[in-house]
Amino acid sequence: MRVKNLTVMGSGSWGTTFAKVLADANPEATVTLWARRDEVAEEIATKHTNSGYLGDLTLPFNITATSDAVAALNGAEMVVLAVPAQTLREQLTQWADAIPADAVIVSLMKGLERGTGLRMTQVVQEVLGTSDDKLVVLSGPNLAREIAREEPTASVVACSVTETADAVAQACTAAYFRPYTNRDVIGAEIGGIVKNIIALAVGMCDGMGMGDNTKATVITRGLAETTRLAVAIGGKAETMSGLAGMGDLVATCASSLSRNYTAGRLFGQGLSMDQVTSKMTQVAEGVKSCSAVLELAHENGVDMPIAAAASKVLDGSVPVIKMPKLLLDRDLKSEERNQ
Ligand SMILES: NC(=O)c1ccc[n+]([C@@H]2O[C@H](COP(=O)([O-])OP(=O)(O)OC[C@H]3O[C@@H](n4cnc5c(N)ncnc54)[C@H](O)[C@@H]3O)[C@@H](O)[C@H]2O)c1
Ligand SMILES: O=P(O)(O)OC[C@H](O)CO
Repeated sequence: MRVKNLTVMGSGSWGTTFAKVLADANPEATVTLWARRDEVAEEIATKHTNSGYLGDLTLPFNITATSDAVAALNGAEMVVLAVPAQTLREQLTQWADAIPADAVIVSLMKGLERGTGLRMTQVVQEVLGTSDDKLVVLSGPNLAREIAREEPTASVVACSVTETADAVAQACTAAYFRPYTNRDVIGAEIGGIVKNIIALAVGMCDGMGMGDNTKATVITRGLAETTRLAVAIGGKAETMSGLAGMGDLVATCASSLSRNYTAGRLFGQGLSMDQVTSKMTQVAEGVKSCSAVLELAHENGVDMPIAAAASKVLDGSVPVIKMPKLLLDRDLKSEERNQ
């Protein structure tokens, strides 16, 4: 995709880092970042840093920034969405008239809307009426700070229309960032949403002092329940073996850079929801998406015991110390056929 104007809505960790990827991939283009706060837009535009999220990292000079959403969206050929999932509908509703009708919309978000159980691309379709050929998900093992440091990373660009996926992949290929294409939008989104909840569960176990056997067990069985849900709602099992499934799950569950894993660790150390929330300055999507994921699973007859156990810790109905018992006191079953 030969693009001149790319816009990223959301100047947090991933929005800013992905703007850098786009700017490095398209040195002739202008990448405009929309920031909610004036001072963040001002800092990015004048000092080429976003110190609140990325320290003293210098951003490429073809990134500009504004807190005026209409100005940010003017003439955009590609609009990248990078705000917390539960805020997307409200934000999009405000931006709808300013988003160019022919723009490709790329979602970086990894959450499920509470109350509706909709994936982020479904929210985009409801609010903007975007057609499938213009709707893309980017998801994978993409811890923002590592990519900001230009450490080699791969990702998945998913769109039901191959040509669009190819074009977006082209537009975000940088020396340190390699996208693979996939037509499975549902699978890519579910992989990103559920791995946050599994990372919360792994963090809880780590926070209680458990070791690597426990971690490997929760990761592996977490992938099994993620796959069950993805397949039940139309995603592909193969996607769960790839970067947007296993890849993201492993990165998130293994990294202290992950906000979800970190939040889980704090719960595991016995902190309450209020105490964890007060310590988190960035979004940990799994905390809010967990109940919505369980509702979606229930509607589709899918068993998700790890997400269910994490949910009970999150809502305070079970003390974290009792979580392992919830997972182990279940009927024995076969590992075959992803049961
Ligand atoms: N950080 C990562 O490594 C990473 C990687 C891949 C995907 N993601 C996903 O990308 C999305 C954005 O994550 P992030 O890391 O940029 O989050 P963040 O918490 O670092 O930043 C969120 C941004 O959204 C803005 N925002 C806009 N409207 C808001 C509102 N109403 N309430 C709160 N904030 C609002 C914030 O000001 C901030 O700039 C999430 O869904 C996340 O799961 C993050
Ligand atoms: O920091 P987290 O937990 O939101 O995870 C970041 C990315 O999604 C990892 O791919």
